[in-house]
This record gives sequence, structure tokens and C-alpha cells, in this order.
Amino acid sequence: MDGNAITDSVIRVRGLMTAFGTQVVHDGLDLDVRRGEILGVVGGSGTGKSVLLKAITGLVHPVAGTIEIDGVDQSDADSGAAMRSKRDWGVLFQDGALFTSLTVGQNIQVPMREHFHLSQNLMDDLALSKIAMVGLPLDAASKFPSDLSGGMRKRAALARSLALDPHILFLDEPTAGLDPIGAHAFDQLIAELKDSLDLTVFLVTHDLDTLVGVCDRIAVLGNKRILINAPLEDVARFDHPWVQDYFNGPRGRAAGSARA
Ligand SMILES: Nc1ncnc2c1ncn2[C@@H]1O[C@H](COP(=O)(O)OP(=O)(O)OP(=O)(O)O)[C@@H](O)[C@H]1O
Repeated sequence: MDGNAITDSVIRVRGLMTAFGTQVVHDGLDLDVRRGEILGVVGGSGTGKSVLLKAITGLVHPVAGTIEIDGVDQSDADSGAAMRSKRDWGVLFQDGALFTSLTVGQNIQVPMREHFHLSQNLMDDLALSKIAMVGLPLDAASKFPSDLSGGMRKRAALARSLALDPHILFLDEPTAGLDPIGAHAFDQLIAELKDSLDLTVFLVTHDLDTLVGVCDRIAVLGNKRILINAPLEDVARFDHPWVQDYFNGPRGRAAGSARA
């Protein structure tokens, strides 16, 4: 941690411990995500980036520690306040996780049905507005995920994660599997949505171009905790072998100079 007092954390994790059987994934992990930022979460393979995302969103139960979202302790997941705060975030999983037997429009309506009683007409209109928001043609609403390209499927999954007008977005490797042009376009979309919808974004990625291009801060996971959470310039100077290899190796330098 950088030691500065953080006054406007949307997500505040303290002393997090997660484990699967005897395998401890996080131990004493602290993390703050500030309102309105895109936080890129990086770390070697298997360091626990996805598990951290799942712990924060309630899909993995911590062994110890506290997770607050908008000041609401998530450990009491069934409390009314925790249930309400769940409506305030959207999650885009690595594989998109769209229901293959539902159209894109129906997929987007799944969270709406779970949380609200809305008329079908209203849900149809809302689904179309989300589809437009992510830059898909409106006729995508009636298509099945298998009718779409990989990039379009990602956008459809993003539209679903925006279904409840969240103010926090969790993205797990959103550009994985996209070609460089598609990945760049998706990065731009995330940055535009962040600005237009006032989002706070927790973004797990291996993509150096994404980190350099759209992230306000970068949190590095290693040794079961956050090693540093700071702007790119500071992270790139951080004295740690993995960080130096990653940010100052040939690919890191290429991503940095492409931006300069
Ligand atoms: N449901 C589970 N049951 C048992 N072990 C798990 C489970 N989910 C994750 N793990 C283990 O937790 C560790 C962290 O996994 P995680 O998926 O968070 O890594 P990651 O940092 O996201 O990796 P990658 O960059 O390769 O996607 C791994 O050793 C993984 O095998």
C-alpha cells in the first residue's frame, strides 16, 4: 500500500485471507479501489487475481478479513444492505459466461428479472439501450451468442454486466482472446463507459496495452498480497523481480513506447 490516507474508497479490503483446502491464496491482503478510477490488477499466473475478484463479489468466501463496498461490510451477504449493494456492480467474467440458449437481449434481461419486476416492453427497451451503449448493432438483441464473433460476444457480455446501471464494474481479462485491434477498441469502450457512466472499474488483466492505455492505477499481486498499488510510473520503478521483468521487459517497453 502507498500509505496515503484514502478518503474515497469504493472498495476497501483489509486482512483478506482466502484458501482452498490447505492452499492459501491470499494472506493479509489489503486493497483500496478509489471512486472513479480504473484499477488494473496484475500478477503472475496463479497469484490469485481472479480469486480476489470473486472474493470481492461474494463468489468465494474469505477465511478471514473484511471487504467493504461503499462502506457496506460484505461478510453479512444476506443483509439488506449487502443485497442492495450487489445491484450496484456488474461483472464480466473471463469467458463472458452468456447463456447460450438465450438471445443477447434475453441475456441482458436476466439480471433485471432477478432484481426487479419490470414489464417486458420496458426490459426490451432497456436491453436495446445497453446494446447501443456497448457499440453493437441493435439487431444483435435477437441473435444467439453463437451467432456473434468473439469480440461481439464480449460486448454482449459487457452489456449484460451493465444491465442494472452499476457504478462498479469488475472485468476479468476482458481483452483475452481478442485480436490487437479488437482489444484496443474494447479498451477504448471501457474508458468511454467509465467516463460517461461514472464507473469505478476493477480490471484483472495480463494485457500490457490495457494497463498502459486505460488504467489510472495498477495493483500488483504477489506473495499472497498486494505488493504495490500506484500509478504506472511508480509501479514500473518498483524494485521487485516480477514487476521489473513484466513492465521493463521487451513487451513492457514496447507497450510504453507505443503510448509515448
Ligand atoms: N475453485 C477453486 N478450487 C480450488 N483451487 C482454486 C479454485 N479457484 C482458484 N483456485 C486456485 O487458486 C489459485 C489462484 O487462482 P486464480 O484463478 O485467482 O489465479 P490468477 O492469478 O487469476 O491466474 P491467471 O492469471 O492464470 O488467470 C490457483 O492456484 C488456482 O488453482
